[in-house]
Amino acid sequence: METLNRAEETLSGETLSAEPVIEIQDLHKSFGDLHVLRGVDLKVDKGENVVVLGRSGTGKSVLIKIIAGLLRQDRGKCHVLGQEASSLNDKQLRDLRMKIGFSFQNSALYDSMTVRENLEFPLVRNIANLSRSEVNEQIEYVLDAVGLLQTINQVPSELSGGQRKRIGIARTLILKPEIMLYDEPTAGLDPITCLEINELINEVKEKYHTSSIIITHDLTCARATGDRIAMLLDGQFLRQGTFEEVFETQEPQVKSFYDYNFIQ
Ligand SMILES: Nc1ncnc2c1ncn2[C@@H]1O[C@H](COP(=O)(O)OP(=O)(O)OP(=O)(O)O)[C@@H](O)[C@H]1O
Repeated sequence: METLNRAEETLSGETLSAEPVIEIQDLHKSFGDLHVLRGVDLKVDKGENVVVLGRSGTGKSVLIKIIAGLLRQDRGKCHVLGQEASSLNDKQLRDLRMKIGFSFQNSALYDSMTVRENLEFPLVRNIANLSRSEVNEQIEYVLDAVGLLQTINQVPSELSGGQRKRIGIARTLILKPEIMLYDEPTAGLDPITCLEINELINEVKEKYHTSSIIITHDLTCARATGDRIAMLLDGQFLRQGTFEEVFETQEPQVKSFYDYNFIQ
């Protein structure tokens, strides 16, 4: 693997050690004979957006499910906010999951509930003793943050795909996660809406001070949102670095991924 990380330096030349929120080393995961992850190494620093690229079926979703504690690795280290998810008990795992926002590909909204109810549900389920005015205030704050306060009384079927995606992100943000995991945030959206979602991902990082992993095939999204890009190939990260660093190569698999996926 070729890693192209830079050390961060202050003006006086002193090197700052970045604080990792996710540290993965030699991670393996198989399903029967299918060896999906074959020694994955990845570090995400506080406040960093890391984009994970890779062809369909390479194990990107499996990786973020392990990070979110939804799947357990066979071997290797996966430290999230300093804790090894696979060794936590149920209560500890629930507490850790509260700090991780998972934005699913299909937005995961309840069709029969209004936007307000969709946002209220995780809030009252996870945080005890909130007053009605605190609930309203938090719903309105997060809807304003994703630019959709006007949809508060609508149901998901009345929203566009891009709006549903934003509400899905709001539903995750309402619990103020430290880490955001985005699974294909721009899949199925038109190019203009994709640009808006890219902007939102960057705004979320600024407003909520989150650290994120963004899984995508969309190279425009990768370039717009990724402080660092990690390219998953054959169960390992082949290259990591800025967008330009990762794609400045004649390596045939990386070149063909770029040629087939880059649109703008
Ligand atoms: N729970 C599971 N049981 C068995 N096989 C699984 C399970 N979850 C994932 N897989 C397999 O692991 C491989 C990687 O799946 P994964 O969903 O991580 O791919 P991906 O890189 O996210 O692909 P895509 O970009 O198409 O979403 C696939 O072959 C998939 O069928």
